[in-house]
Amino acid sequence: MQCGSGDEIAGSPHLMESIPSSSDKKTLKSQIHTITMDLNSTKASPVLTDPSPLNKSSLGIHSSLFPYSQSGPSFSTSVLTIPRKKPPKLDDVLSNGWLDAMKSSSPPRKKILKEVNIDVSSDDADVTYLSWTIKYPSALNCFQQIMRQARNKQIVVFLDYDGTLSPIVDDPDRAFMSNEMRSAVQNVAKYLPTAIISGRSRDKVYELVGLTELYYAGSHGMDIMLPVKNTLSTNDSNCIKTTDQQGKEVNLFQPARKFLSMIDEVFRTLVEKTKDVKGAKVENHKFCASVHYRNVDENNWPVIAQYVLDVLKDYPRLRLTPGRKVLEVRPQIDWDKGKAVLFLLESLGFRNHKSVLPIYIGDDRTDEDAFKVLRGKYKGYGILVSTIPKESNAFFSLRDTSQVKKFLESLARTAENEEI
Ligand SMILES: O=P(O)(O)OC[C@H]1O[C@H](O[C@H]2O[C@H](CO)[C@@H](O)[C@H](O)[C@H]2O)[C@H](O)[C@@H](O)[C@@H]1O
Repeated sequence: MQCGSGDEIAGSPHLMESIPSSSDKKTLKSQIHTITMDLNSTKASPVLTDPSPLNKSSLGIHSSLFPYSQSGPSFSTSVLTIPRKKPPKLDDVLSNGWLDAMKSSSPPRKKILKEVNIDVSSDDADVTYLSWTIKYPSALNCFQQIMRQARNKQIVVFLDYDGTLSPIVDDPDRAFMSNEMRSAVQNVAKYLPTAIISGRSRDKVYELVGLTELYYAGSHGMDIMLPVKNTLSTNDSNCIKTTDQQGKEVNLFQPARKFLSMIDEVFRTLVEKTKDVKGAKVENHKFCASVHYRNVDENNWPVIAQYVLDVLKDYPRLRLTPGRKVLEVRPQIDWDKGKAVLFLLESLGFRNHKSVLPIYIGDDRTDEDAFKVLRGKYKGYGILVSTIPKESNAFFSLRDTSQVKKFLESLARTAENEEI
């Protein structure tokens, strides 16, 4: 399958026509037609959309959803097996749709297709995926077109970590990237400014990536390290001078600085609250805290959600956002990965949007903020990493981390040969 042969890029009306080779086209069209018919009959879509309580535009829950309604359906507590503690009231979780959001986060592909009544044979799944790539074409298939758009422009690369550079695994402490992936990132960074923007703490993601030549933003962009000469405004109270791991003077931009002790307190409360829930894990990411439920029995997910919501009631200046089998508690500030991308571009001197092509690769809901920003004045490209069809603000797609590696390798090769 090709992206197209002209200079038009994805999203243009020409794309639909240019994707499949002519022999594939008929078959694909008829397969898509069949799927559409199937879906019409089941009134469902194979494309994952964010269920309530997520607001699709902000991808976060707003404080306006609190205080919680007490009117949700009742929930049988007989399935709950939390020892010693009185089970929490589950109304908040159910009435605000948090349970649905938790269930839909990172579901296995087979489960999704089954839920929408699609026969889960791998052929059908492939066709569903293929039809989705009409809207979100493969960044590998479209590589030449992307490079054409980059002509006479500076490419700036942004990379998410979990699910993008390292595959999703059960234990967040064991989400290591392969040496091959590390080399691919390192080679890209030799030629193109490259930044990692992660939900993890900056220190943690630096420890996992281990490359000094990159820029790092941790805590969903709320902790950005920059060389002193680059920083936008050093008299901003959110900006402090420090030294990096090599003893070099750097600036830290931390727009949620005043939440530091609050997050630490919430982290400790969450650890205490969830300590009896088997499989629950809480991480402190400095400016946000993550409550993982990937390894928690599904019957106990409502309990986890309710514990988190209960803790949040005492902290109206914090909000909750869902990630991949994780609930993230973060400050209610107007800052996200999208804002961090703009801040980095401007701080690093790439203010002239006409001469820069930012590319952002990510897999998570929090990356959607960055994808959306790139669609703005920079006209950059968001690339969603996903094995399953889902709605996104991204322009392109890659199926998994191995495709991310291939894309980065091609990018480094092209930059090395000065073809961009
Ligand atoms: O922005 P990212 O770099 O993608 O970080 C997002 C979250 O990633 C980690 O959790 C996710 O990956 C884990 C390891 O594969 C997996 O076990 C977990 O279920 C996923 O949610 C990290 O632990 C979180 O704190 C980050 O917020």
